[in-house]
Amino acid sequence: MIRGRIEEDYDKLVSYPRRIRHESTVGAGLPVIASLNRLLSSGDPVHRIIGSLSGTLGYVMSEVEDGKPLSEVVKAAKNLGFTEPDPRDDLSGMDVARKALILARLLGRRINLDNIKIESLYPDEMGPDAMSVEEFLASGIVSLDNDVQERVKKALLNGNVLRYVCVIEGSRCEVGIQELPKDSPLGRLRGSDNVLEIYSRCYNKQPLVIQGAGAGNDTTAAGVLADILDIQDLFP
Ligand SMILES: NC(=O)C1=CN([C@@H]2O[C@H](COP(=O)(O)OP(=O)(O)OC[C@H]3O[C@@H](n4cnc5c(N)ncnc54)[C@H](OP(=O)(O)O)[C@@H]3O)[C@@H](O)[C@H]2O)C=CC1
Ligand SMILES: N[C@@H](CC=O)C(=O)O
Repeated sequence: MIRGRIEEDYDKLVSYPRRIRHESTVGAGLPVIASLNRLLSSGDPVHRIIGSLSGTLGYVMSEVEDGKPLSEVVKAAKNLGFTEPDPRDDLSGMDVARKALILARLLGRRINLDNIKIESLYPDEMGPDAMSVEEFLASGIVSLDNDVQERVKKALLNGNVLRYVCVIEGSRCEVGIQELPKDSPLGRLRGSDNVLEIYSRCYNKQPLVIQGAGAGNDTTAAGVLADILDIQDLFP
């Protein structure tokens, strides 16, 4: 019953895409939601989205590829303002899953987080119920360094790299690590950039690609400010 009401309220909210703005909830300041809304409102059905939606995990995956330990790289990502206040929200895949959920719902999928397959980069024993953020960063995460390096080396031997991606297609919505060719848009990703490939009727063989900084205080704040200015223009 409550779920029914929530769904009704949600439908009402998103039926005013020009007035309801939440651009920075996916891809920080990148025009991800605006672009999707433009495609959808012009009647161009979107059938597949694949992308790297985490500035933190994009940065982490490209840095560990250069041989740096996961534990050091995650601390650096936190200092650079890319991670959530608890970086385990990023490493658990939960931050990406939330973004995937936002996009899937914009495409009309009536799903919840429970319907998303999520790969976590740390075990349950290192979760927020078991240790504080400080403990995790000081001692927990170090024990993951070797495993991650092994996975990176294995992928490199195949000429591939590891990227943490989200895939939304048909009833499928999942987030996790994939081994991808080094020489592909996702494989070439460096730093905190996000890359999103959107496939629709108009963008069928060649996807619409959106790429740029997907985390960081400046770009996120710019996304919020641009939403405010756009809305202000609606009420002259
Ligand atoms: N950083 C990024 O790149 C992006 C962030 N976001 C989202 O923006 C939000 C903020 O992220 P970010 O700025 O990085 O996080 P920070 O940890 O840097 O900032 C969070 C701020 O919120 C304050 N805060 C936390 N809880 C409360 C509360 N209950 N009442 C009032 N203030 C509170 C904190 O205050 P105090 O320091 O006193 O605890 C802190 O100033 C998050 O939801 C994040 O997902 C979205 C896109 C990109
Ligand atoms: N922690 C997030 C910040 C933006 O949503 C990320 O790393 O992308």
